[in-house]
Order: sequence, then structure tokens, then C-alpha cells
Amino acid sequence: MAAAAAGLASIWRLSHRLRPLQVISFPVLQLHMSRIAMGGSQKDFEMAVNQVKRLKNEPGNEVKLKLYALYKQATEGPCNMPKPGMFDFINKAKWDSWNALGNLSKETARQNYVELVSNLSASEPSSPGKPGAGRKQAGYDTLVVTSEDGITKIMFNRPTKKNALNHQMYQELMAALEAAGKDDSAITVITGNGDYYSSGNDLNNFTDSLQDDIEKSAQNAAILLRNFVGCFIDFPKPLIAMVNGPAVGIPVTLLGLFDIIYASDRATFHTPFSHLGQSPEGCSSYMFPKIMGSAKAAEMLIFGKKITAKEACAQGLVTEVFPDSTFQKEVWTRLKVYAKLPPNAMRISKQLIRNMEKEKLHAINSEECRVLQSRWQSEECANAVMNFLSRKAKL
Ligand SMILES: CCCC/C=C/CC(=O)SCCNC(=O)CCNC(=O)[C@H](O)C(C)(C)COP(=O)(O)OP(=O)(O)OC[C@H]1O[C@@H](n2cnc3c(N)ncnc32)[C@H](O)[C@@H]1OP(=O)(O)O
Repeated sequence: MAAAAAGLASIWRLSHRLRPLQVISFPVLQLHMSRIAMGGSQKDFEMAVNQVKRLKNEPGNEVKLKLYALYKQATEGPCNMPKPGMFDFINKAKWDSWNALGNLSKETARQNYVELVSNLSASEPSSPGKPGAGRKQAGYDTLVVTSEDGITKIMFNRPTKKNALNHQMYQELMAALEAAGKDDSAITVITGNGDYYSSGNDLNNFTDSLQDDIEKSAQNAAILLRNFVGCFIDFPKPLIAMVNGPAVGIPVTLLGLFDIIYASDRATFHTPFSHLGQSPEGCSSYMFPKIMGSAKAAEMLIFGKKITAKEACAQGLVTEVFPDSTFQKEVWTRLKVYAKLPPNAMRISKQLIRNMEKEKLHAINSEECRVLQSRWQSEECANAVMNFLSRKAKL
């Protein structure tokens, strides 16, 4: 995990140790970006290097490696580093990427770098004036939170990353749940934007947050997770999951703490903890056996069996499955009717159902986090994460 501590995040930092940002007005920048799309002078290159630091969309490790390699080739020429050892995953990935450029000239590398940055800038979101933006609650980058018809909807909004939960998303979800618990809506709905409900914990969290002190990082992550799951245990109103597509990891385990789960028939439910060298969280070590029986829960939580929406419904994890083509229409129609029921009665009924076990659930949550804290420091976990980040393995 020492290699992970250095982190793929460091590719980013190492490749961009550069001069302070130049201030460029937007029209000048636009003009500039159309110019740099065509050329690759030293000045264009320097501006592109600065532009990279302003990108709002995280480009992903593959693109970061490409940027790193082109930057090194443009500034130093062909790869001149000794090849890192096979277990030095991060430096090996960087070396491979740079070395793959062979004898590409500095000038062509500069030009390719400029073009790549130009393409990345072109796909950045143009923030103001999007339709429907007026109803969006402010203050969230990784979520879209809206309130209407007595329903607060919290939507995971990192579709290009399959709605993986990065640190910011954990924080924003806690804030959104805190606010939804107190607002005047009757029910709260969580769903995902794009083809996935959510692919679970963002595995880059492991490299982004790890400083030199891995024990401290694991401890901080355990505190974050305990607080995060605690918000679901304590949520005071009916909480509904609209599982619009595949779900992996923590968004699945949390479902035991929801009151209703509606799923599209495209949804799948996957908790590959053993594959990742990890262990269950979200109170699933207690709720899943309780909901589906210990044998079915073991298949999911120990052996990582992926189940379909239909199977999840048969096992009691999902309330009802809808054809994907009518999922949104049917579910929202139904929820709008539910949201008109007397809100206090619904809240009190939910609390009657859940409160008896709250204390127990908090204890289970603490224990799961304690175990995970140690799992995150294991070699099994480090290898699984590095395999994903270095593109050697997906689920
Ligand atoms: C601090 C609290 C910790 C709580 C712990 C929770 C435990 C868990 O949640 S365990 C579950 C962790 N999740 C995974 O292991 C999923 C990893 N992702 C995948 O295996 C695949 O991405 C996929 C099967 C979900 C989808 O594969 P597909 O081929 O359709 O798409 P991709 O090209 O792989 O993904 C697009 C894009 O999204 C990035 N991405 C997807 N999932 C994650 C993730 N969990 N973490 C980080 N990044 C993820 C993927 O890298 C791609 O990014 P780029 O376009 O930049 O390459």
C-alpha cells in the first residue's frame, strides 16, 4: 500500500509542477483554445499546461497518464528513467505510458498535448443556463437535489464515473440527507443519473486520500463511513431508492436501511467485498441475513454473487421491479400519490418500524467500520485497488 500512498493522484501533481496560473478572460481563452487546437508552439503548450489545472471534470487515470507522458516527452524527450520494479505500480504505469511514446519528437508531443487539452476543455460543462437548473438546489456538485410535489429527490450525478462515490459525494450526501430530513417534503428519493445507479466507493479515494500515514487515512475513512451510514440509520422520513441501473458495493448494502426499493429490470446488485479484500458495510452484515436469510446473504456478501433485480425482489431486498422503458413514469406516478399522504403519520409509522433497532444498527455500523479500517490496510485490499486503477481488473 506504500505504492498506493504515493498514489495515482501524484501523477497529476508530478506532471504539473509548473508556473503560477495566468489569468485569462473567457473570450480570450476561447480564442486561445481554438488557436491551440490547431498548433503547438511553446506558448500554446504552456497555456495548455495551465488550462489543465482549471479543468472541472476529472479526466480519469488513463487520460492523466497520457498527459503525463506527453508532458515528459515534450519537456525531456524520450523516456530516460530506469524501468521501475513490477510492484511499484504507480511509477510502472507512468513509465509504461512515457516509454510507449518511443522517439516521438518534442514538438509533436507538445502539439499532441495541446490538442488533448483542447479536447478536454471542449467537453467541459457550460454551467449557467441549463434547462431546469432553476429548480436545482444550490451547493451540490456531485448530486442534483430537487424538491417538488412533496418529494425531495437526491440524484447521484457523476454519470461518466458510473456515479462512484468520491469523498465530496459522501459529504454532499450527508448534507443533502440532513437538509431533506428537515425540509417540508413528505418523502425522500435517492436515484442515479445515467446508466448506473452507482458503482460504489470511488476507488480513487484510496490514492487521493492516502498521505504518508496509511493508518491515519484508514482511520479517517472509517470515521467518514460511520458518520455517512449513521445518516441513513437516523433518517426520519420515508426513504425510497429508485435503482435505475446496476449498483455495486455501498449503494447496495445501504438498501437495507431504505423503506422502499423500486428497481428497473436493468438493475443488478453486486457486493464484491471479498474480491476487493474488503468486508461488508452499511449494516448489511445484519440487515441482509435478516432480509434474505443467511445463505442468500452469504452468497452476496462473502462470495460476491451478483443478482438481478428480479432475484433481489424474490429475496425481499427490492420492493418491486419495473420494465426499464416505463420505470421512471410508473414510479414517479406512484410516489406522487404516496407523497400526498399525511406526512406526520408517515414519519411516525416509519419511526415505529425502525426505532426499536436504531441503537443496535449504530453498534453494527461501528463494528463494520472497525473491521474495514483494518481491511483497508491489508495487502489484499491494496492489490485489488491497484489492479483496478492500473486497468488490470474490473469486476
Ligand atoms: C470511505 C468509505 C468507503 C466505503 C466502502 C465501500 C465499498 C464499496 O463500495 S466496494 C465497490 C467498489 N466499486 C468497484 O469496485 C467498482 C469498480 N468499477 C468497475 O468495476 C467498472 O467500472 C464497472 C463494472 C462498474 C463499469 O464498467 P464499464 O466498463 O461499464 O465502465 P468503466 O469504463 O469501467 O467506467 C467508466 C468510468 O468510471 C470509472 N469508475 C467506475 N466505477 C468506479 C469506481 N468505483 N471507482 C473509481 N472509478 C470508477 C472508470 O474508472 C471509468 O473512468 P475513466 O473513463 O476515467 O477511465
